[in-house]
Amino acid sequence: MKRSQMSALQLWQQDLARLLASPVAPWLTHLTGQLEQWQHSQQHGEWTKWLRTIDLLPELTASHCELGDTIRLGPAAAEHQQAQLRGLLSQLMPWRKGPFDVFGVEIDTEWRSDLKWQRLLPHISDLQGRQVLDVGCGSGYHLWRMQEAGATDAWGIDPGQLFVAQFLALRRFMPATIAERAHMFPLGIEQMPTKLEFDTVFSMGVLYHRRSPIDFLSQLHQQLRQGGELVLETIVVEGDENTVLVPGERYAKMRNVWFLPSCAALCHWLKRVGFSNVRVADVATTSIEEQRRTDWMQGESLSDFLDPKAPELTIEGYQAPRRAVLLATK
Ligand SMILES: Nc1ncnc2c1ncn2[C@@H]1O[C@H](C[S@+](CC[C@H]([NH3+])C(=O)[O-])CC(=O)[O-])[C@@H](O)[C@H]1O
Repeated sequence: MKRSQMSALQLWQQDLARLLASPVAPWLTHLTGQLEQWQHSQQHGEWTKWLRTIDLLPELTASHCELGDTIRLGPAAAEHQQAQLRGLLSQLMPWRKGPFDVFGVEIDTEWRSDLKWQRLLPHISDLQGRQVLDVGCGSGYHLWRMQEAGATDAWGIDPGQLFVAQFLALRRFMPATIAERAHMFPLGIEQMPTKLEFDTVFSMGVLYHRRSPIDFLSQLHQQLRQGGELVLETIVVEGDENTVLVPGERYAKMRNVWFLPSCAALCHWLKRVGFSNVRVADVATTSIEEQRRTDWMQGESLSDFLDPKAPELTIEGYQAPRRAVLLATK
């Protein structure tokens, strides 16, 4: 059956079966109903169109698959197939998180998400054999990297339905042994149950989009087993335990930015919601090599968000984005 004709439960049937057999099976109690409800009331107007695009993709399965800095599916396809792939995948633009190389078609995404992964990988607990959750996983780029690092299953949630479509489009080409271990659902953190037992929870680039950051950190805490690890990445400002910037209407032209704490404040918040062993693993200013306009994301990007005369400031006069990676244990 074509994907565009499937119900949500059919579309995610294999993921749900895999979930049932996993240590995070209690999630199913909420998830099946939520997917049905999503289909009836929250589905994006273009969702069926995106699935039709996926249905039209050529029947290719990668015999060569690298889950490295570029997620590479190979070998390179014939030129006419590459043209077909390029045309169809470009209908799922903008591509923000990557990069990918799909049978010779390079998807140069807005973000070099590999750079973020390189910054955090040396610091996190070994993912070998772990059940991992990525909250706000975008296109799912990091889900593949988590699998590369040994995770048994990588589960992603993101309310951005175009990103879910991008994930499904690429997963379709993956060999079964890889495809069956990465999963993504169109959900926000606020829809997650209050007691799951993931071994590691990642949340990167989401905290500043939440209106209630303490509730958000508690929700992440609730997804972890005792002793499990949180990997949190977010924009930070300079300052002490009591410093937090709540920008005006926009920060770096984004309307949905709420709380930008200092590293010290964020550590304090994490301890207040019950985490221990809280530490800052990395702080880095986002560069225009890491976030930029490309053929696959033709809108404005970081260089348009910074003050052209003073690139250490955003266009609104705030400190330019600096991102920290924090680790904490439940
Ligand atoms: N309530 C929510 N629950 C879960 N996700 C959400 C929510 N609201 C928004 N998002 C999702 O959080 C992601 C943030 S982007 C980071 C992607 C990746 N993690 C990265 O680190 O490259 C960062 C950015 O573009 O600012 C988007 O995909 C949103 O749809």
